[in-house]
Amino acid sequence: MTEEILQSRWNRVYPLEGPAGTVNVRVYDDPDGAVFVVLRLIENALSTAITERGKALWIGAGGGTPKPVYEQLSTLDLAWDKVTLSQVDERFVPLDDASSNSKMMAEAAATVIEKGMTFLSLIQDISNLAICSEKAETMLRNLSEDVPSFDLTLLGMGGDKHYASIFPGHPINDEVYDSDMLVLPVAASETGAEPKLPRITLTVPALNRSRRIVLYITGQAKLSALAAAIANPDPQWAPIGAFFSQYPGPVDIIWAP
Ligand SMILES: O=C1O[C@H](COP(=O)(O)O)[C@@H](O)[C@H](O)[C@H]1O
Repeated sequence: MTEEILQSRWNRVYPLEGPAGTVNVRVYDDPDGAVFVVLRLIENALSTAITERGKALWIGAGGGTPKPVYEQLSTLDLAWDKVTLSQVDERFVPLDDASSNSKMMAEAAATVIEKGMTFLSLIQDISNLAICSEKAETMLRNLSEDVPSFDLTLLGMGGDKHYASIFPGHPINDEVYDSDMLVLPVAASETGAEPKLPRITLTVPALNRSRRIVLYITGQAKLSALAAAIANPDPQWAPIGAFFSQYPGPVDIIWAP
């Protein structure tokens, strides 16, 4: 089924080689074709979860790239009242701040939220970063009797090879791969580099609890950055490469110019 979806628009496979093996990137003609395929993958993962478990839980990236995906969720025929969407990461800013991923996601997905989808921001407290992270941890753990698993994670990547809020050269890399937590606070960089704002991020063990991951990126610069990251998956230099070299599940990487 997934292979049929991936073939549903003209595409070719662009293999990226690294020490952990080959990672295939699905190349689409334009962002419209790529978004179409990302939406089909979301539909497939969420409808399978609803059929098998009666509900679907997914988490999504912020930033600009996935916005058209969230905006077009309303084209999918899903039991939205059985779907919960939360976040891969967030800037520690109020929910109405222009840089808030929650604001972008809630506004872009407003139609399916009206149809019953629950959207859970990681911003559960704006007084203190550590308290916010702890409350987000509790919120996610309360979604399940056991530790929650995510039916789908829609991941993004920055041109600097960061994913979620796991940035190159940041001290978070020392703890985020081997943490008992689902969520960790991320301090703003002290050097003027990204992240300029404090953030919260899901940890690698949390992201590894994704049944399926879709990475959607656009632009030649990000494709080159991803190729370099897969070839040299040093966590401090190329966080996304380090993540993929240890993630045990299926990943669909979708790229358009
Ligand atoms: O800061 C962030 O950036 C990445 C990439 O964003 P984009 O605008 O280049 O698509 C995103 O995946 C992450 O969730 C966000 O917090």
